[in-house]
Amino acid sequence: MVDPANTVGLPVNPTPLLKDELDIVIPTIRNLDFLEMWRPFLQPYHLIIVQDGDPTKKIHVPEGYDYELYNRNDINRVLGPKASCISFKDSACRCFGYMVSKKKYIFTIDDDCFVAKDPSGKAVNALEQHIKNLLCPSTPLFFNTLYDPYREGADFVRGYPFSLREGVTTAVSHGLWLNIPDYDAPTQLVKPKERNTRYVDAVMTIPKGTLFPMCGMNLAFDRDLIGPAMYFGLMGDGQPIGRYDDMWAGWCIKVICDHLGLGVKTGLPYIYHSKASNPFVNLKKEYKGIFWQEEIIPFFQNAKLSKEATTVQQCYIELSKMVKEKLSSLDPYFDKLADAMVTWIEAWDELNPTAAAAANGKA
Ligand SMILES: O=c1ccn([C@@H]2O[C@H](COP(=O)(O)OP(=O)(O)O[C@H]3O[C@@H](CO)[C@H](O)[C@H]3O)[C@@H](O)[C@H]2O)c(=O)[nH]1
Ligand SMILES: [Mn+2]
Repeated sequence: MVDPANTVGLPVNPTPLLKDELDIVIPTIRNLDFLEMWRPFLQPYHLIIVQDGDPTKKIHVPEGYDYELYNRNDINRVLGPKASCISFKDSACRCFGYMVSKKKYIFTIDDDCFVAKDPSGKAVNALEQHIKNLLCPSTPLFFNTLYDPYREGADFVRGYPFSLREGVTTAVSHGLWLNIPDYDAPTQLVKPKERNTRYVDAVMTIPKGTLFPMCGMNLAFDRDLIGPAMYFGLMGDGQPIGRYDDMWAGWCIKVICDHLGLGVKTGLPYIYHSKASNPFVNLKKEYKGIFWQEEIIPFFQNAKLSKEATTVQQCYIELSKMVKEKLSSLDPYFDKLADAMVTWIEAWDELNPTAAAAANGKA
């Protein structure tokens, strides 16, 4: 036992930021040895591992990590018939981890994402940067040309309205990737050797009214503010589409964040994405999305939520009705997806009754 009187001046390990307020969600079909490299940054945090595919497969988790693991049998047990809204054989299954978490913040990362190095060669603590992004305001209403004004050594530039400098609360922090960029299959096929070596030292708020292609492999968000909208849709097994899980969620959350006055940031932190998935397999999964999105994007660009929609759940249910009404003509899949969006909210509220009651009370 160390005598407190004798610890003056000794470096005391600071408690990791948000240690007890953040869960790390990892979708996986493989052993999680990648966590060895992340140990200095992630070990203090609780993991929620969503095991996809064969539930009888044993997933190895490195010693020393505190985690809970859910396979498909667990998902079916926890959700019963509502498990139909959780995808199988697609990284979209990760959203089950968001639902069962009891923490305020979520960081989700793929198991082929490793610690990146910044241009000085320093290891990037991606989680620390996401937390910084989430804990400081966003500026969706007016673009700051010097990027993140709240960052050390930066500020609002001349001409930036003082009435807007308080910014808005940040709901989402979207990180990027060195090495294998998150390209769609056609781009992967055309540029199989392309690697991202460009480390851009910037964090930007995505302006209000602008959609963006949200990638789920290095993503953090405030679960209390936007969690119910982070549904990764119906993808993978039995579905006509895959690899649009995060894109669907990104379009939904951005419309809702804009409506509720919340911010979405992109840029730092980088992770090192080590493995390119097979472009031919990816093309089979995503080809319908490539032409559907030409209709889906205008749908989200024109989606208008009512002023009565003041909670994420209400916004999301309104959005599901619009999907059913305006996208089902594109393909019957969207009729099924709209129903799954409702099931997701019902399941979310069942597993998070206190938050649901508070949201309904607010409504
Ligand atoms: O059926 C599956 C396949 C994979 N996973 C887990 O999901 C992530 C991502 O898998 P992977 O790295 O193999 O695939 P990518 O193409 O790089 O994924 C990125 O593209 C998007 C596809 O939706 C997505 O935003 C990114 O994740 C790994 O952790 C796999 O273990 C799975 O759970 N089920
Ligand atoms: Mn990957």
